[in-house]
Amino acid sequence: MTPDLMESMREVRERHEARTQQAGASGGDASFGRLLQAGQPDFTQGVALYLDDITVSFDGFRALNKLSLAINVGELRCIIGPNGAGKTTMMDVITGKTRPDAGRASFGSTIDLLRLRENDIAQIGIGRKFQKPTVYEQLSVFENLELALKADRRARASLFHRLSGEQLDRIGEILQLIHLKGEAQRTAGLLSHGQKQWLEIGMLLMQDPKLLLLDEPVAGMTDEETERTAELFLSLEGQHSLVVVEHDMKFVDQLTEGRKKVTVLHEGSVLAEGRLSEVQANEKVVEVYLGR
Ligand SMILES: Nc1ncnc2c1ncn2[C@@H]1O[C@H](COP(=O)(O)OP(=O)(O)OP(=O)(O)O)[C@@H](O)[C@H]1O
Repeated sequence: MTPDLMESMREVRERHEARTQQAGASGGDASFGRLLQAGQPDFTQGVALYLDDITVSFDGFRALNKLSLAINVGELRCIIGPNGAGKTTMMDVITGKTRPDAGRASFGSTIDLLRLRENDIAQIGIGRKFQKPTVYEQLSVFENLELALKADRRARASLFHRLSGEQLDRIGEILQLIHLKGEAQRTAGLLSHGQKQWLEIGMLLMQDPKLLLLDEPVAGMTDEETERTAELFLSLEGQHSLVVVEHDMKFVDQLTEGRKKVTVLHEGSVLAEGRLSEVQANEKVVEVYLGR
């Protein structure tokens, strides 16, 4: 290591330690309630998303019941659970669609998600993919990606301008990633179901989200499409945090590669966490899935 590099690493470490001490001195939990810099999530503590004791009630029924969950930076986490377990409600809370009755939610260690509106949450780097693909059917694959790029606040200035070389390169990269390079000029409405799902994921990626929430992304896909989607998600892991809600256990198995943590939700709380093989062998999990 060169002396210059050692010096800059020392500076980064000192700044991080100073920040941590400051947080401690303010007397509260370092992770919550302080917007250090609006719109600037802090990921230096390694946490991308933190839910703490989140409760959501609908007419007295608890869809989420003191749900606590942490997702690390770059982590790919699969969330499974029987129908009605609260998976969609959890995504709704993270994206600001539903306000919880109680609990705390942070993006990185500093951004209090419960203070932000849905639009702001999308802009700070949380992308959500709903189960049904929602692409602009009349537009080409390329135009869909171009539109997604221009919907990004940071690119607003160029809304009425031609794409820069950098932006064209970015679209090219995403096309490659989502296996649609050969379909760039094709009308999106003519794509297969799986290809539409990839396009929508590509549109989210154009905005370079730090956290991606994916609701049953392979529902309705062929086996081959499912396998390619697993490859795509595995290639995104590390650069993005991914939360994948899924019922397809074969897909979950592909994504977790026998070692990653899976979370099982039931009645609005975490019932179990561990490797897929472990949770599948867990008696409580078997019981809720079989409805005994
Ligand atoms: N707006 C609402 N009003 C009343 N009850 C609701 C509402 N939204 C969700 N619920 C209830 O909350 C519970 C959790 O629902 P949620 O959709 O979050 O579960 P889920 O795990 O996503 O289920 P699935 O796997 O079937 O999509 C369910 O019992 C559901 O009926």
